Amino acid sequence: MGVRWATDRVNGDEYDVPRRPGDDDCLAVSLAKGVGLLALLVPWYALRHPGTTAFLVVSAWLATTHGVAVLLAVYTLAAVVLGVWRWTHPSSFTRAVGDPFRSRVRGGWVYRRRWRTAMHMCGLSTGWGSERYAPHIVRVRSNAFTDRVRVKLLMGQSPADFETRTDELASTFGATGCRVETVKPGVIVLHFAHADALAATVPALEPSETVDLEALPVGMCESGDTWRLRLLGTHALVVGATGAGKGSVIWSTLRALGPGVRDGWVQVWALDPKGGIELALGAAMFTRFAHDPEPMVTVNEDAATLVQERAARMRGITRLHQPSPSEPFVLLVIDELAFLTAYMPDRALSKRMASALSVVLSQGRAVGVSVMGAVQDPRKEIVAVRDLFPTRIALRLTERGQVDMVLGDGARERGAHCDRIPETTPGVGYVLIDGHREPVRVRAAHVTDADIHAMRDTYASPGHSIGATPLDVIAGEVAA
Ligand SMILES: Nc1ncnc2c1ncn2[C@@H]1O[C@H](COP(=O)(O)OP(=O)(O)OP(=O)(O)O)[C@@H](O)[C@H]1O
Repeated sequence: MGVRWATDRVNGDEYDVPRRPGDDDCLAVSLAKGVGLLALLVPWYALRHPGTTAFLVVSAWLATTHGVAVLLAVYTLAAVVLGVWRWTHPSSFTRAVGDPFRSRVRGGWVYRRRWRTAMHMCGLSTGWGSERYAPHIVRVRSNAFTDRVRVKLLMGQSPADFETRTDELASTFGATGCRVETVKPGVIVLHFAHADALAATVPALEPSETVDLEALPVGMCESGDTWRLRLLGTHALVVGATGAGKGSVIWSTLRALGPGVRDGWVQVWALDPKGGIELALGAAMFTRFAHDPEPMVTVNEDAATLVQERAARMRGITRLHQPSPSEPFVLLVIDELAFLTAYMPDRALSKRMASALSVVLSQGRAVGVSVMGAVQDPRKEIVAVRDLFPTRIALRLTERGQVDMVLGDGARERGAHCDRIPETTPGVGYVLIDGHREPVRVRAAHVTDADIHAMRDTYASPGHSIGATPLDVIAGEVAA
C-alpha cells in the first residue's frame, strides 16, 4: 500500500507529510479519544503548573461565590499593583514577572508548538523502525533579547550535530542567531537571539568602588548581562580590524580600574606607538606613559625587571600576589602591539623589546603584572607572542580564518562569526568566558572623550595633579 499524505504547516508554509495512525478515525472514535486525553491531561497539567492551576481555581471560585464584577475588580487591582511595581522597580519586576511570563509564552508558542517538525526539517530527528524521534525540550528561559532552550539530545546525537545547523535553526525559529552551549553530556542549551541587545551603543559603565580584578565590568553580553573581564592572573589580547573598537575595550577596562588607580593599588603603564594619539587623553591616570620607541622599550624593560624582582621576593613565601599600594597590581597597556613586535624599524630596540615582553608575558601573571595588548593582525609572524595571552577578545575581523587564530580551533564553527560583524557596530566581538566552551558575543561600552576627561580628573593616579592636560605629559615618557 502506498504512503498517504497530509498537509502540515510550518512558519506559514505548507508541507506534505505522511499521514499518521489515527488520522482516519471516525468522529465518534476521535471524540472518545479526546475525552480520554482530557481526563489524563487535566491532572497532569495541575501537577506540572501549580501556579497557573491555583490562579484558575481561585478565579473560578471568586466568580461563582462573589460574582464576575468582584473578579474583575480584583484583576484590575492586581494590574495596578503590577504596573506600579514595574514602574518603580523595573529590574526586579522583569526578573520576577516579565521574564518568567515571556519564557512561558515564547516557550509554548515559538518552540514547543513546532519543535518536532522543525527538528525533522533541520535534519535533527532520527528514525527507528516506523517511528521518528526528536530531541526533547527540557525548558525555555527567555528575556528581552535571547531565548535559552535547554535540550536533551537523542541517543547517538552530539552537540556537534547542532553546531553545524545553527543557521538553519536560527531561521526556522525566526532568530537573528543561534549558539550551542554544552551543559553536560547529552544536554545542550540553544541560545537564540531574537532581538539584538548589542545593536545600540552601550554607554560607559559606572565603575564599582570595590574594583574586582577578576570581573571588571567592561560592556554587555548579548544576553543583556554585564560583560565582565578578568585581568588578575592573565594577559588579554584584543584583536580587531581598523575601526573595530579596540580602543573601547581598553578604555572600558581603564575606567573599571579607575578607583583602584586613584587609591594607588592599581598602576597603569601605557605604551602608545601611535604617537600618543589614542591614550594621551587619559595620561593623568597612568603611572608611566611612553609613545616614542626608546622610552617604550625602557618601560617594558622596567616591567620585566619588576616581574623578576617580585618573583624573587615571593619565591618560597607565596604563590599569589596580593595587590596593595606598596605592591600595586600593574597593567601594561600596549595599544598597537604589532609595532613593537613586528614593525619597529630599529633592530636593536626590537630585540630588546622582544626579550622584555616575553619575560613579562611568561612570568608576570603570577606576580601581579598583566598585559593588555591591542592588535589588528593576529598572525604569528606579526604577534609571535600571541599564545602567551590566555584571554583573547576577537572584535570585527577581515577574514574568517583569523577567528580560530584568535579564539582557538573550532571557535568560528561554534558561532564566533567575527568576519560577519558589520562595520556599523564597533566594539562588538566574541570572547571565551570561564566555564563556557562556546564563544559569547559581547559589546564593549563606548567611553567618549568627555568620559575620559571626567575619568582622568576623578581617577588620576597619585602624584598627578588633577586636571593635568595631555600636553603636560605628551613628550616621550613621563614617570610619576
Ligand atoms: N564600543 C563602541 N561603541 C560605539 N562606538 C564605538 C565603540 N568603540 C569604538 N567606537 C567608535 O568607532 C570608531 C573606531 O573606534 P576605535 O578607534 O576604538 O577602533 P580601533 O579598533 O582602535 O581602530 P584602529 O586600530 O584603527 O585604531 C570611533 O569613531 C569610535 O568612536
